[in-house]
Amino acid sequence: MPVASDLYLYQREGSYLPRVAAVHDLCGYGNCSLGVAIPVLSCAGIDVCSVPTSLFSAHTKFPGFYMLDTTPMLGAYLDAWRQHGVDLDGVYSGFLGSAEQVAAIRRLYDEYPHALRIVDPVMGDNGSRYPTYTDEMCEATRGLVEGADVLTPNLTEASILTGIPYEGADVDEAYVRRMADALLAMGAKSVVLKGIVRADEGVIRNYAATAGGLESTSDELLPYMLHGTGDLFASGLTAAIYCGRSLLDAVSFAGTLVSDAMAVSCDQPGYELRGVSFQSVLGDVTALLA
Ligand SMILES: Nc1ncnc2c1ncn2[C@@H]1O[C@H](COP(=O)(O)OP(=O)(O)O)[C@@H](O)[C@H]1O
Ligand SMILES: Cc1ncc(COP(=O)(O)O)c(C=O)c1O
Repeated sequence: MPVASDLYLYQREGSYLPRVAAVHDLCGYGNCSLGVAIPVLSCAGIDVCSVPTSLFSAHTKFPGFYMLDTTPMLGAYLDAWRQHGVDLDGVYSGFLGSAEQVAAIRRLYDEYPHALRIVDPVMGDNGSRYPTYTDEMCEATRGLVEGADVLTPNLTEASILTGIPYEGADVDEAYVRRMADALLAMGAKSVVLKGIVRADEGVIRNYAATAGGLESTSDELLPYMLHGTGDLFASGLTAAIYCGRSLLDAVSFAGTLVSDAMAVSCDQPGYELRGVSFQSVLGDVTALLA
């Protein structure tokens, strides 16, 4: 029986630069979302086609952030893409501005049926939802599970999607397997469950699950949590997949990328809010092409 590590999702050919729609917010201050996805994917030789879901003055952990929801312009934006004859090899979605934006993602799936669907179902962390995420948005996000080629929830998001109660980050493999099986049963083709902490071992694990099996990779657990790590992880994973890595290799690459970037973050003033220092690891992403 095949295991998760056998899954190669993308075959890269020659000097071709794959085009991937990045459907995320743009955040002015605090490293996350498009501010991370654009440089990371570009370093992997991906032609990033941005679909901004909202504009933020700073990410939502800052008190008193300003947000502009871009939902009203998305229809005309994608109409113009159609007129330009834009083609896509992938749709990589993350933080959304409204429940209706799920329809824009579905439209991309309909117009580009051959595109890989990478869904980061950004909704919350540490057992709580992000402040802009309503019940309606979580319900709409649930609709993106079916047909996702790769779904990358943290345990909070997996709990919201499945209805299985959140039990913290230090959970055993039976719990991870239950979450992963529930998401596969909902129609995801592969699931990457992030951020499982094993405090007694001093590591943080990421699990890759497919119908064929469940496998994990681990990195040293650093003694702080930062903002934007989920975005850097999913962007690093996407970069590695489009450089022809297997699912498990891509998970391993993304986990190490984040922990290496986090190690640099703690030297920056105000690092607790500024987010993960992805700038320090862009060379590792470029090296995927070697
Ligand atoms: N304290 C940490 N030490 C080492 N790696 C970490 C740490 N926090 C996050 N990571 C890495 O970043 C990944 C994504 O972070 P996580 O916080 O789970 O995402 P999210 O922002 O979506 O909640 C983790 O799965 C892990 O690989
Ligand atoms: C505006 C914004 N974008 C993206 C994110 C996702 O961040 P992370 O990578 O930590 O999941 C957040 C999380 O709070 C956010 O506030």
